[in-house]
Amino acid sequence: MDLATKPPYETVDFKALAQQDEAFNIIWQRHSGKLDFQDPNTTKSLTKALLKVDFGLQLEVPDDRLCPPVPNRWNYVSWIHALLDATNPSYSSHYDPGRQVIGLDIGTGASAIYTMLCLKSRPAWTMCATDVDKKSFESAARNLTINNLITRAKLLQTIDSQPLVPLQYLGVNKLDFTICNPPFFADQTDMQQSLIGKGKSAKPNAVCTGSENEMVCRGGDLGFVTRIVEESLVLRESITWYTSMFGKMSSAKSIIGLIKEKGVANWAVGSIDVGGGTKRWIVAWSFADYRPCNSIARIEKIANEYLPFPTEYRFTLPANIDINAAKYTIEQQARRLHIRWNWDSQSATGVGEASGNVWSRAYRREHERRMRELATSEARDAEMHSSVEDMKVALAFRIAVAEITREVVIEWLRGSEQVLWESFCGMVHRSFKKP
Ligand SMILES: C[S@@+](CC[C@H](N)C(=O)[O-])C[C@H]1O[C@@H](n2cnc3c(N)ncnc32)[C@H](O)[C@@H]1O
Repeated sequence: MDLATKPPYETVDFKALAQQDEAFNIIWQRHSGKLDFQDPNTTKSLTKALLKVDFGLQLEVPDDRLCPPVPNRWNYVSWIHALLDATNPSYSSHYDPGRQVIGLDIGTGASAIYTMLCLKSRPAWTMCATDVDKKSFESAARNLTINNLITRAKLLQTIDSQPLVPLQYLGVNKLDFTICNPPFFADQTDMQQSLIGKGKSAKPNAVCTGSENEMVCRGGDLGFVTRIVEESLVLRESITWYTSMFGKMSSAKSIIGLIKEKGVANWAVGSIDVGGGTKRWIVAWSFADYRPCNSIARIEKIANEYLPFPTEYRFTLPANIDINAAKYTIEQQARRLHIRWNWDSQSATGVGEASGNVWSRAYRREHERRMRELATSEARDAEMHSSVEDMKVALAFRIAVAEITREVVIEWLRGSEQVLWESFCGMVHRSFKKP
């Protein structure tokens, strides 16, 4: 399977895995097909087998350091793939193998799991990785070395008083994303209570081999990510997507509340839940204006107030409107507007960029008047072309006409003004409403 587009895990087929990995097979046979996830040897063997069979990676971690479960780590990386693939200047929603991306793994741990999964799955990517713990840092470097990934990674051992996004120390100006699994707990008691399942309906599925300095920090996951938010308010667009995982939904909600309060309007919320295992939350936020699609940014397992504004608007065509007539109407309507517009008749999909509300009556009247003043059609084409060539994009959108469902689907691809986006959708929809 192509790792670049490998989907997230839904479950793990242990039996099939045992057939492909001898060391894991021994454990599988010993437990007669019933794995004991409270046994560190079992979880370690499972992690190593999955990394080897599914990703061609080797792993060595000291016994007193966190041995990460692969499915939830991969599902986070896969969500990052989707987030980046959906937000780019070409407005394509597909993986671009030539796109050079640079990420930062904050607190990479002894496994360097996120750095390894990112580098292995996306050959054009490079990664920076930090950690404060000497033992974990050295182990991370060893894992990258034995997997021949070290030349595409920049490792930095930091101290806690340094920034969590230490661009200056890394010697880079810009990053495409950060990825982070913060220490979840505020203190030892918080950690012990969580490990025995206090306050939850069931005990955690798997044993945790993490040492205290990996699992505990001031303020827990909320404290750690609050620091990243504060740094992001200064670094702003130097990083396109700031992201983090959370162990508690309440922490994810608090961070969303904080970024909203700070005026960040572009964010995304994901969740990770492999085969009914321990649930995790992911929050990403951006000061840039590329908008991810609803399927990435709006998981439906959290109250609406924590979700970003929808980036998709769809409506069904009235029964009396012929589907080809609808395509024609959309194409012609867009062509008359003062926008950059590209229509693919084969897929009945168009992508447009506008500098502002160029569909308002006043703007259109003025635009048409200017066009009339130009004597020839060549002069009009030249004027149209030059004025949209170097415009500042306030809204980018995609419109598709879906034949089978008879729907018009509009996606918000770029722009920071919600009102402009809503106004645009309203304008398109109105052209199909009865007079
Ligand atoms: C929960 S572990 C995650 C390890 C690994 N990323 C994973 O997902 O398995 C948190 C990591 O953050 C590191 N850490 C704690 N404080 C840090 C800081 N101020 N800067 C960078 N890393 C830090 C810890 O040493 C630990 O390795």
